[in-house]
Amino acid sequence: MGAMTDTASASASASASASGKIPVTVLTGYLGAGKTTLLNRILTGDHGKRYAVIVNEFGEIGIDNDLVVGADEDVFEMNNGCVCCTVRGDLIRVVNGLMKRQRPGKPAFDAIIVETTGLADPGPVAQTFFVDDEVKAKTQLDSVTALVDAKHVMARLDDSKEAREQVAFADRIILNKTDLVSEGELETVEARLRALNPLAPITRAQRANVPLDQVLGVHAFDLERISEVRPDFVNPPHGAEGHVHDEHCGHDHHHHDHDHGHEDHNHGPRGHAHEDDIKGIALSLDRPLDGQKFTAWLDRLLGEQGQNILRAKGIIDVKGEDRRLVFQAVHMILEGDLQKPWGEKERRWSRAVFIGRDLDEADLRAGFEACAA
Ligand SMILES: Nc1nc2c(ncn2[C@@H]2O[C@H](COP(=O)(O)OP(=O)(O)OP(=O)(O)O)[C@@H](O)[C@H]2O)c(=O)[nH]1
Repeated sequence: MGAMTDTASASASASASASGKIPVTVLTGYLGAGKTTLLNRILTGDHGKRYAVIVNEFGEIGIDNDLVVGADEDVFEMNNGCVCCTVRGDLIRVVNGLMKRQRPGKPAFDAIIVETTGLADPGPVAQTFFVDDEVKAKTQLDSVTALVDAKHVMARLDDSKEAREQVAFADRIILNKTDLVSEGELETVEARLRALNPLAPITRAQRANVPLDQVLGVHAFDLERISEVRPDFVNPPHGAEGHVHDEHCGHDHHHHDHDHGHEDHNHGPRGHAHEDDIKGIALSLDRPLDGQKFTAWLDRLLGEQGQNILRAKGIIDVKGEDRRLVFQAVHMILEGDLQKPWGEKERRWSRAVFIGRDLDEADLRAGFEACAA
């Protein structure tokens, strides 16, 4: 699942509680909803707090990690993550490792933020903070906050169980990307969100510009309420540590077997799929790409297949350009810009991930590679 970086950060209200336990905020939300945008906002805030951040990876090629501000140092990766099963064990290890770090006289961090993968049910991640004794003794789940993409969420609530679970499970909902829809649409979305989760306050946002004290240090995680939604929350039926098989997990494993076939339950770079028709395709190339060819290819691809492409992102080595080209897409909405220069000793390579339905991997790979300069 993730990468950890101990970047300094965040809001004044969010520090170790009176109990001495470190507060943990879990960020959830469907692919492309704005989780990383919020995380970067937190990490660049002016508050003098020190945050440990645990983020997802899409797969072995590690894009997300590079998109988090300040993630250059002290990065600790776990890429094998299917949140519904293996990750809980990994998360316990990471959190325990974090808790062993010290600043003089106090823990190394004021709080921990976990960004879950966009295809995840946040339940098992939240569970981690209640089932492992060591973790339970030292941390306190502060809130599960769901980011929602105002433009795309209605379709996702129709077709994705994970999207519904993320909303239903949240203590707070950030209705993001309000710039992309009308007031009327916003009201329709809010009514739908409230029907799924009547208790969580909904905050509208653009570029995740919520006041940080609405996200951090809010003491919002309500175990009693969550236990009503999911009675097995603190007492998983198959109890084995780090590997909870609840009714959801069993269901998902079935799909994984379908998707991965012979991968021996190893969720590799391609197959991190929780819904049987969704798959992630990771592409990479160690030669520079022609910037114009690449942009034209991406535009055409999103134009033709944007309906099926839930999410795409990548870091591209463009020939003749010292800076890396970073692109992001959610369906047909594409953003790209040239970001920091490649380091002198850094491996220069192009990486991209496409997550969607009915994607033709061979075709994508051929199109990508044809952009080589
Ligand atoms: N128009 C618009 N775009 C936004 C807003 N917030 C984020 N974005 C863009 O939406 C895309 C996805 O944002 P991220 O923050 O990477 O989303 P994410 O939830 O971390 O995505 P995954 O990690 O892939 O699940 C990026 O291109 C953002 O720049 C917003 O309020 N309005």
